[in-house]
Amino acid sequence: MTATALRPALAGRPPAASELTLSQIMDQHHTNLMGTVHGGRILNLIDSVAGVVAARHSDGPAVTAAIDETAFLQAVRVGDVVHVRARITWAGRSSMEVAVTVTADRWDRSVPATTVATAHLVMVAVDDLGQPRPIPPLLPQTDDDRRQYEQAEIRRRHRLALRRALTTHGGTA
Ligand SMILES: CCCCCCCCCCCCCCCC(=O)SCCNC(=O)CCNC(=O)[C@H](O)C(C)(C)COP(=O)(O)OP(=O)(O)OC[C@H]1O[C@@H](n2cnc3c(N)ncnc32)[C@H](O)[C@@H]1OP(=O)(O)O
Repeated sequence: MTATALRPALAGRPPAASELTLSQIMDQHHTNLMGTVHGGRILNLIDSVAGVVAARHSDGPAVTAAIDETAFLQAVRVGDVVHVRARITWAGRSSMEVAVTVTADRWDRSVPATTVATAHLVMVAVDDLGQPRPIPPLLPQTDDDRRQYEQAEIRRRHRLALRRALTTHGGTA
């Protein structure tokens, strides 16, 4: 009998069990040369919150394998409060897709939040040696969960096909 066969199956979890929204006020330390908030700062928040959500789902550390489909939709300004919401949309053997939506409103006024960025990340749960480790399955609960799961499967097929194609053609620069 193999080690895998001996390992008990991990109990599935719904996306809602690990989802998280982190809010932060943007200040002058976050700006680029044009005076708006640096895209790298927003990406850093996206990556961190996705990492926390992946760790919650998988009960341990997870590393970023890919960040794709990132869109910066509107500039973020000093004094904006950004809300970074992350949710698992798909889980495989060791990898998870995390969808992140960033909205912003003002620190001193009650205005509706607008969406300023969106991203999808692939996070891989790793063991003490940095090797991929098994994770619980994702159990979509709502129609929206199921729709997101199906869309995530399409993105995964595309990612893996692109990776295979680029490897076949000698890899990327
Ligand atoms: C002020 C407030 C601030 C908040 C403050 C919070 C602080 C608290 C934050 C804590 C959260 C930090 C979160 C940051 C996390 C990093 O920044 S990590 C640093 C950057 N990332 C890295 O260094 C990763 C480097 N890469 C690697 O180590 C390896 O390539 C990996 C990712 C472990 C994969 O290893 P591998 O041997 O290639 O594994 P392989 O068996 O081929 O693939 C494993 C799985 O990954 C999938 N996969 C691998 N690569 C890809 C890819 N490119 N695309 C799609 N799928 C892939 C495979 O399909 C497979 O999926 P499953 O079928 O198992 O589900």
